[in-house]
Amino acid sequence: MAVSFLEHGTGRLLDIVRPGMLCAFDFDGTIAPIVDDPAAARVAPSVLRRLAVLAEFTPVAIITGRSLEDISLRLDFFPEFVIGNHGMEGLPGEEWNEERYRLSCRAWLHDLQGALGRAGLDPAIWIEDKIYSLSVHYRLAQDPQAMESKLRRLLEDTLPGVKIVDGKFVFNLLPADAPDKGQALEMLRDLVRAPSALYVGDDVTDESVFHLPHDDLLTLRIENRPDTAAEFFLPDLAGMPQFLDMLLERLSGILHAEAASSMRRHR
Ligand SMILES: O=P(O)(O)OC[C@H]1O[C@H](O[C@H]2O[C@H](CO)[C@@H](O)[C@H](O)[C@H]2O)[C@H](O)[C@@H](O)[C@@H]1O
Repeated sequence: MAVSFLEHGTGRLLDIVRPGMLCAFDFDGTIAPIVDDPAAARVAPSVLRRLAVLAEFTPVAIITGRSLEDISLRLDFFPEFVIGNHGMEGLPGEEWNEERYRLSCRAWLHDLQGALGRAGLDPAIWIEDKIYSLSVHYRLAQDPQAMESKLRRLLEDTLPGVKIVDGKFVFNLLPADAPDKGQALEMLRDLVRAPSALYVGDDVTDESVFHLPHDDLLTLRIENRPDTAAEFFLPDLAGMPQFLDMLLERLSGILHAEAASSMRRHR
């Protein structure tokens, strides 16, 4: 169970911040508010400004369930890494797997379109084709709660062996052996040799990061959930600017102190 970041997490933030740390963020529900139409999602300007500054100080990664093509239209700043499809797309050195994921996903899309057509469930259910994975959205169904179990059964029957990860009124369909966000975060950390890291997310696919050892990784979930493995929670996205300000203040303080001491040494 996570504890409130604002009540109990600030000391931990001060400990974890080190020059060169990796700061990683999920997209929907974390830096962009949830909206009915995924095409309308945008980073809140107050968060965008702070992320842009952060990316000048230290490696920043966005690790999202969206495709790279989609997310690249939505980030108006320059993070060092943008990883799509829950960890499948954009990981340096992992590109050789992408064609295999793409081919499986084409077959799922065909089978699923057929099964959904035959089942005649709510017409508001739609498939987001992300080339390497699919998301089946039911947010706008007449009774989303009732639809959840029916749709889950249909997906399990139609696509046995496919990994189904729940999300916010969405089922994410992924190859069973694809890297998850946790593996993506660890690979990026190794790549930049980050002495520490933090990750902010809001959903079930982010739990693979929250389950990583917490020694030098701070994890924060937007919205408290009793079943989360994150260390801390923020009640909602409105707390992000304050969180980023604390992070920026600490990081810039350490970097300035280091620069000052290096100047003294070289005098
Ligand atoms: O890992 P994320 O970046 O959080 O992506 C997870 C899914 O996010 C999107 O769907 C969710 O956000 C939509 C826009 O706010 C909302 O309408 C939908 O109900 C949510 O499930 C995205 O469309 C999916 O592809 C991502 O897998």
